[in-house]
Amino acid sequence: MPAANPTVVASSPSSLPAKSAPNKSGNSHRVGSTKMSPEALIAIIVGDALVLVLVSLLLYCYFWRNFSTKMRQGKGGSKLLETEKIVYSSSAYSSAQPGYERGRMVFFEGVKRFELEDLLRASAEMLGKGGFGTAYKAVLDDGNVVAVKRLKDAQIGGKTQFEQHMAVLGRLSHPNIVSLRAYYFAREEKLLVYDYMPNGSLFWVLHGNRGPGRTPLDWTTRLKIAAGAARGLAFIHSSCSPLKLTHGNIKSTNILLDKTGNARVSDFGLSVFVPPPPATSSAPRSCGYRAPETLDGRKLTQKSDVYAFGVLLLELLTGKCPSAVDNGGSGGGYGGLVDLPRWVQSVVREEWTAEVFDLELMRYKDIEEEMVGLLQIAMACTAASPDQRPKMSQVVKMIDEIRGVAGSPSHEAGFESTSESPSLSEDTYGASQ
Ligand SMILES: Nc1ncnc2c1ncn2[C@@H]1O[C@H](COP(=O)(O)OP(=O)(O)OP(=O)(O)O)[C@@H](O)[C@H]1O
Repeated sequence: MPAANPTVVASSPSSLPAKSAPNKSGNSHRVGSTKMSPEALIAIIVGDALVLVLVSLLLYCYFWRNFSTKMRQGKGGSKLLETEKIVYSSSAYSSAQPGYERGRMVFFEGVKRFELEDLLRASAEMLGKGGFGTAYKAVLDDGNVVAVKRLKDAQIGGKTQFEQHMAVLGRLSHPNIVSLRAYYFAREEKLLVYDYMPNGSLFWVLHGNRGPGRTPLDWTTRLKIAAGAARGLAFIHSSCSPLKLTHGNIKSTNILLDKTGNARVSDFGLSVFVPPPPATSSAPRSCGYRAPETLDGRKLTQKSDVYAFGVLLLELLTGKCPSAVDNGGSGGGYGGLVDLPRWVQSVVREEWTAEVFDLELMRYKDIEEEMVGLLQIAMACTAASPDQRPKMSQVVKMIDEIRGVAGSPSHEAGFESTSESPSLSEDTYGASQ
């Protein structure tokens, strides 16, 4: 029997002859006269089987690694982002290392206390990055869920100034605001701890997943959100009298929905640390809410908050995102982005008011009067001159009047909590309905 040809053993099945023909002595041979012994054939089969097993193993390992990473990131289950936890923890820890000033946790009234280390040990999932820093959802070992905002290189004065400002913000408590529950201050790290809002932001419920199959935000819910947000902002404006506290960053990502779908104003009082950037085309999505008198970098006031709130009402009415409206080349925007109030004014001037409203609202009956009423409030809030704008306390009353004639439950879809997570404190007061 001829010895196996090594080149044949090393070859793949595709290099085998399509057909073998018996030679004179009855042995098989390859077309082109290369001989193939049974041993060689067995060696090829075993070799190829080994390669197949190896490739399968590699593929298995690759897909398992991907799957388990997704599980950790919460995409395939409820586990939290481990990588974020490491980034978040290690950086926060660094501030507590020798050579750094050891910071301290400060808690406000009625809050279950925990140590910084508890917070650092918590599983963290990034919620998003904003102008002031990065927000995380953190689940503490005892099951409490909090939102942690890690302030980025904020222009925070000294420790005393920061602590005084936090003391003002931490005192504020109302069913329509997201309360600051605690903070951590160290030279290299500033963390703010808030109640976690499980139902996301108005931005998400209004603009997320637009398109066929999406459940639209019904009219009664929009009106309820407008009323709740107005109450929250009016409370912020009146809470520190005679000091005129401003929010400074009213926009739909800062109107959060609690577990009952109640609107809560978040992120108030932080603009003192990070002044708004100039209104250029590259400005962030908050630019569409900025009052004209603040565009040159002038100071934010309660009246500029009212303007931003008016834009928010227009957003609820039109379903359009103020910083991403297609202006059809008509100009009148911030560096190419349309100015929603001016677009609405021009449409109303042409007596095409019905064109303003979100098409998704057309399915609800008998709401025209209420929509026009809210539109009038929005236009008053976005008046060019700050003096012409109403106060937030007046806005609350006007929205309540509209809601007095509203109230057909058939408009309301209801709002279910998406999380049963316990929060740091239990609000005992009744929220705005
Ligand atoms: N307490 C909270 N509970 C639940 N989600 C939150 C909470 N705070 C913030 N978020 C969400 O985290 C994301 C990032 O928020 P963040 O406030 O850092 O940025 P932003 O609102 O986009 O911009 P800005 O910093 O200008 O306010 C947003 O989607 C926001 O809705």
